[in-house]
Amino acid sequence: MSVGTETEPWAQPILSAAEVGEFEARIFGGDETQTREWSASGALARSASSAKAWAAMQAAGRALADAVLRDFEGIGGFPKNAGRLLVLVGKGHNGGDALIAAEAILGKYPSVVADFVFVFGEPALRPLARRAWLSLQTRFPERMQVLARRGLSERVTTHQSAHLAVHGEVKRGSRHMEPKAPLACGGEAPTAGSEFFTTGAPYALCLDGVFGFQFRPPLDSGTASVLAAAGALSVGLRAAVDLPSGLGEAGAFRADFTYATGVLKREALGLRNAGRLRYLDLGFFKNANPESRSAERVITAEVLAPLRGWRDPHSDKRAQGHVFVLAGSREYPGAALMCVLAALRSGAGLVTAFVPEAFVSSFAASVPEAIWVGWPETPNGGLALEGEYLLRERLARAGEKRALVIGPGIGRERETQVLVGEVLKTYSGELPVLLDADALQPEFLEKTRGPLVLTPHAGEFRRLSAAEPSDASLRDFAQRVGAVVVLKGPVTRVCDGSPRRDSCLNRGVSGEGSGEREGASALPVYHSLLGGPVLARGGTGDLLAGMIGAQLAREPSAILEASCRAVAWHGLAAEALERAQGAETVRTTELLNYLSLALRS
Ligand SMILES: NC(=O)C1=CN([C@@H]2O[C@H](COP(=O)(O)OP(=O)(O)OC[C@H]3O[C@@H](n4cnc5c(N)ncnc54)[C@H](OP(=O)(O)O)[C@@H]3O)[C@@H](O)[C@H]2O)[C@@H](O)CC1
Ligand SMILES: Nc1ncnc2c1ncn2[C@@H]1O[C@H](COP(=O)(O)OP(=O)(O)O)[C@@H](O)[C@H]1O
Repeated sequence: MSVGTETEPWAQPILSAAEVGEFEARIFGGDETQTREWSASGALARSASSAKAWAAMQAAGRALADAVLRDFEGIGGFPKNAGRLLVLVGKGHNGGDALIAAEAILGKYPSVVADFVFVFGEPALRPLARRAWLSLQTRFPERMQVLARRGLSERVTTHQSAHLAVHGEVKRGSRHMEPKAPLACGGEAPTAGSEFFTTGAPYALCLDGVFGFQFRPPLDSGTASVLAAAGALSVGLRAAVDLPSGLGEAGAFRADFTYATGVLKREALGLRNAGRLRYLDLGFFKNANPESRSAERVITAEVLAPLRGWRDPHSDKRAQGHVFVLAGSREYPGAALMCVLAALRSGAGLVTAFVPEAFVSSFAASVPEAIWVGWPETPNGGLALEGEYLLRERLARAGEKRALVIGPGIGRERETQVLVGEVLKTYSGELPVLLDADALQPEFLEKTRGPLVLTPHAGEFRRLSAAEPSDASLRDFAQRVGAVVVLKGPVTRVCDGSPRRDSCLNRGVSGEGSGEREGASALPVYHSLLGGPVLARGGTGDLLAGMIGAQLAREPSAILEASCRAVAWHGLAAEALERAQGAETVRTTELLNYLSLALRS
């Protein structure tokens, strides 16, 4: 199988564990051979494939350490003066990644110490993991301790560079364990994982490197007991390397974050015990041949590239996109304001906002950059039918680069809903239209003709599609309505079912893309892992609607990419906000202050 992203450098394939195995064998030249290349003297034969795999493991481990340390900023930073790491190590590359990450953290912070648990015993380490372990032992012997199951015989090696040191009550140093019985690996399983751990100071970080994508169910009870015991300890951040060990099996590792190394594995999506997913792009797909494509893709920060350069020196404000917003009601005035603010802060040249007339003067006073147009109100303070002429007048004067956002805060009043239907009947097809919030009603879907973006959260998706959110139902629905659908959630998924989409971007795994319209099953679903629970507060969807509106206005002919760009930018800004201020004490609109940082990092 060949995977690639030549025409979409901003999206990488999501593969199953089995597909990753195949892919890895191709790019690293068959890793299993390395096992045989490990000579009795412990020297690793320097084949080209092992050098590549070692380089990839180094890259993965370091990227993992960087990502973990960055995530710590959300809770005030890594405790670099007194941090303790707990590293759970299997026998394969997953353990190797964890060991290299531990080495990077120990190398950065001289006061940090680390405890290691070799779930299958240290002798079971495969060549590259062993190489990573030797490197650690050589560099930081006095800050490491191997935790042995109580009752196992243990022998401290006289590793030439190992000096034993005493940290408080704990003896640290390079030890070599000789388990009497196999640890959690067939044969006699350890009776309880808790035998490894004594209660002590909390761990800042636990790195789970027991199993990665080569995990084969079931999870044996010995390993499960070690994972459970580690799970019962006090730990600041639980990080699964690549995949949580044991995947979704009973007793599997429960992560706060899972860091996918190089390839996002399909198995991680939807696993509750994976916590927040992070994709560490190690450049594996850079030169891959795009003869076929995965139907699931992960959006990367590359999607922001067009916003990172210089603006066209000859452009005027209309060339930067004109966003029209129909939003707000007496019940939800703030939603309109947030949507408009977001459109203004995400590059739009002009924003014209139609809001209930009662709010125009106060909104104009607080956000003078927008063109505020007072819309006649219903007796309840909603947008009245009679205001439609205002939209006609203003749209007639606008340039080509424009988009219309309808929905934030409009409420469900009948007259306003009729108005939305009329607006769609008249203007859909003339410019890209985004429907959000209470404008997401099944009855409107038949009234649209032209480029359309829908931004439902899970509940709105159910209302619109009468289906539970999933990749399959998203594809079906997007194709049925002929729209770009942005299904919002902890992982936001985007699917383009519009008939005008570029067919060469939509080949399925089979690589049979032909330029004709294909079945929904072949439509790619783009996943954004960016953001996080700091976004779980009122108004973040209104901001996203404004941001997508601005991107649509600037690129009315590339509505999929415009939507993915805004989703990623919104998520990256949220992450920057969380790193700077944490997730609890922020206001929704503060996210806008981090849009710039998100572009520059
Ligand atoms: N190419 C990439 O994308 C890159 C990948 N990288 C990293 O490598 C990781 C994959 O490493 P890996 O191939 O060494 O396998 P891993 O998952 O560590 O398993 C180790 C061994 O465990 C065993 N085992 C399995 N199930 C079991 C069970 N139920 N109970 C007991 N034992 C079980 C089985 O051994 P066996 O039993 O067959 O001898 C298996 O071979 C990947 O997730 C990522 O972290 C990065 O370095 C960057 C580049
Ligand atoms: N736990 C979470 N992790 C990541 N993103 C989240 C999480 N919860 C909410 N979001 C994001 O926050 C936004 C919420 O949108 P929405 O529910 O429409 O909010 P509102 O209606 O209050 O504006 C979406 O972009 C969604 O993806």
